Amino acid sequence: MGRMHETPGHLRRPAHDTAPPTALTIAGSDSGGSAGMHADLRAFFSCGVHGMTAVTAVTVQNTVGVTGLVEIPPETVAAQIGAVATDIGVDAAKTGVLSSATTIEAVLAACDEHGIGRGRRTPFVVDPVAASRSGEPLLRPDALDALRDEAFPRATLVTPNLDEVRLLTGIDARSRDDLLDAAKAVHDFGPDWVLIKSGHLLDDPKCVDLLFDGTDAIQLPGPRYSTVHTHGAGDVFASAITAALAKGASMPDAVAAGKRFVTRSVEHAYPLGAGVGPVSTFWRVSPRSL
Ligand SMILES: Nc1ncnc2c1ncn2[C@@H]1O[C@H](COP(=O)(O)OP(=O)(O)O)[C@@H](O)[C@H]1O
Ligand SMILES: Cc1ncc(COP(=O)(O)O)c(N)n1
Repeated sequence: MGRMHETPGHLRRPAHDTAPPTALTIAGSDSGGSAGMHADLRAFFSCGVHGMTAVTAVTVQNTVGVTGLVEIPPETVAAQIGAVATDIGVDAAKTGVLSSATTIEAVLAACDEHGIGRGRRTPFVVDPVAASRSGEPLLRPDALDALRDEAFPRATLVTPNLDEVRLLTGIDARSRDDLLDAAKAVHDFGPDWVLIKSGHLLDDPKCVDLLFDGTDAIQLPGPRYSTVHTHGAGDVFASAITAALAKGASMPDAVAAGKRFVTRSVEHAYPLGAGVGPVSTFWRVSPRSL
């Protein structure tokens, strides 16, 4: 096998003969290209890591809504994780749509087998995606319990938005002052770190997210842009954090880098279709550079 990688003496050496860090997203696809694994891969690319996928579900989706979801067999999801972990290696992993308890069990078993998770070699970011921006549920009712009881205790970081906080804890956060109570309640489910996202506090003039490790809380201030085009914001945030973790950043540094990335992504969000457009994952690339 080694011979495949040898460069014959008469050819130029490629510019890169060392690999970039690698990140894996275990998530659903979005046919509209705005959210899910499509957004994750673009954010990984923009943040300079090699992105890989274990597809959990295929959604029929555009900027207006989600009209279909087909689950990938759990053993195929687990096999995708195994295929990339045993050959390529995973420096950090994240989850998106995990639509059933059976899928969650298969994902967690594969992660356990390959050293992905809290206290293991590979950091594991669990984004408990429950619904799309347009409101359609993206998981079965049993998946929420499995996320909370099985996935959260194995997570290095969990990243709920305020709707997900309400579903998971019953806490209805209405202002910045409520975020610490929300973070404490989610931390009790067992992850190392909790990041509460504040995008849904529409009356707040800023977007101040909160990172909590069970003892200390760190505020992550950012501006609030006046845009409806925030499809994929949470996915891009979790992916940018995962990319920074893949490069070896500490959790506070990774989350700060992710916040800077998602803020610029929202700043450059664009209208698309008749509904909610995506945040931009390529604001670092000038449209005139091609
Ligand atoms: N209008 C906005 N302007 C700037 N940042 C935003 C805006 N809306 C959301 N964000 C940021 O995007 C990230 C994702 O937040 P949120 O919308 O709460 O999550 P989700 O996409 O999972 O619903 C957070 O850092 C949040 O502060
Ligand atoms: C496949 C998939 N994964 C995740 C989301 C959540 O993203 P958003 O909350 O921005 O709709 C989505 N809509 N589709």
